Amino acid sequence: MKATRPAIDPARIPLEGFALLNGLCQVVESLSRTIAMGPLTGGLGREVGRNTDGDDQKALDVEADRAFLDALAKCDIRWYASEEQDAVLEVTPGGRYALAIDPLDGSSNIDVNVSIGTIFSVFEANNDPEASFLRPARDQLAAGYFIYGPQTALIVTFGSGVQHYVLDPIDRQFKLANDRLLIPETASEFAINASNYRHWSRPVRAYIDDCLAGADGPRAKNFNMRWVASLVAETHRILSRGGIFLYPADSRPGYDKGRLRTVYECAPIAFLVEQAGGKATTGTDRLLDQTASELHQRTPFVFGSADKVDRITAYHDLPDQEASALFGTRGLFRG
Ligand SMILES: O=P(O)(O)OC[C@H]1O[C@](O)(COP(=O)(O)O)[C@@H](O)[C@@H]1O
Ligand SMILES: [Mg+2]
Ligand SMILES: [Mg+2]
Repeated sequence: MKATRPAIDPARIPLEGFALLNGLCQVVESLSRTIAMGPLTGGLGREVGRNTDGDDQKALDVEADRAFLDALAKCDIRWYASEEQDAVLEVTPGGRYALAIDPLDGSSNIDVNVSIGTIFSVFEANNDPEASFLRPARDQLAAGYFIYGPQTALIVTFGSGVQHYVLDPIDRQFKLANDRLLIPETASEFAINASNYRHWSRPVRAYIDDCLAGADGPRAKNFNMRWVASLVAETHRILSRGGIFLYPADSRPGYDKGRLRTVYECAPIAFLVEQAGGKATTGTDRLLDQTASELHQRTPFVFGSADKVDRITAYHDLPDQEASALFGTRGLFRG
């Protein structure tokens, strides 16, 4: 398949990041065609194994990982850390960058023709493979995601705002759609996997209870709920029209730090969200101040419009008893 050179405007991106981003875009241009073929490819969503974290690996998870790894050899990347690899791989000795990647996010949606994505994060490489990634998330040089949906798009930050590019389906070039994406401050949508309600902590339950109580509750307004089960799709919606996303820790075995991974899922999304004027936390602490202690570490994750994220932190600050009290007693949170 012909790989075109995506037209990212270099004037808007520090040149040092250019080759790497173009490498990613070229893989995505081809991958998006494969994804668009769906069942015609013979089963992108079939299970082919398990990754180091115990998650099922789908054929497309493995194919995407292989495609990025192969293509990035020319992109000045020294270290490659992927959800689909047990350990950090060396790509180009002496390369300048360390790339962390979730090659295919939202794997459960491959077979149902719902948006999926690729998430990436770039650090300066140092001599130690793991230490290149196990550092404060605020040290990222760049981060972004590609979304494969009705449009294939790239959302990226180099630390001075967030840019939105769309892959033109006619000439297969990425074109700038918005050079300064900002999260709307007011919104009435929350996103959480509500089937886990009984496993959540009291502050999380209290927050969602108050949303569900709508106009009759302490928030005195009605909310809507969304859950796509693709982090990229939830992020794209929140960057477009605001709201809040939560994947908290819960009491299920293996979920004491939630489900999402710090290095290649939450850190890059947190960088984008802050650069778009929103906030991202663990529920209590700023995500970009976190340092993962191992490559596949998980973290509770909350992000979205700034005031909503602050509100969640405030619920966590409440004494336990108060957080579990009936919403009607918490006049503090009115409005
Ligand atoms: O099925 P759950 O527990 O709601 O989890 C959904 C979450 O899992 C993920 O699919 C995890 O990512 P992967 O598909 O890359 O493993 C997120 O995109 C999504 O937010
Ligand atoms: Mg993922
Ligand atoms: Mg994945």
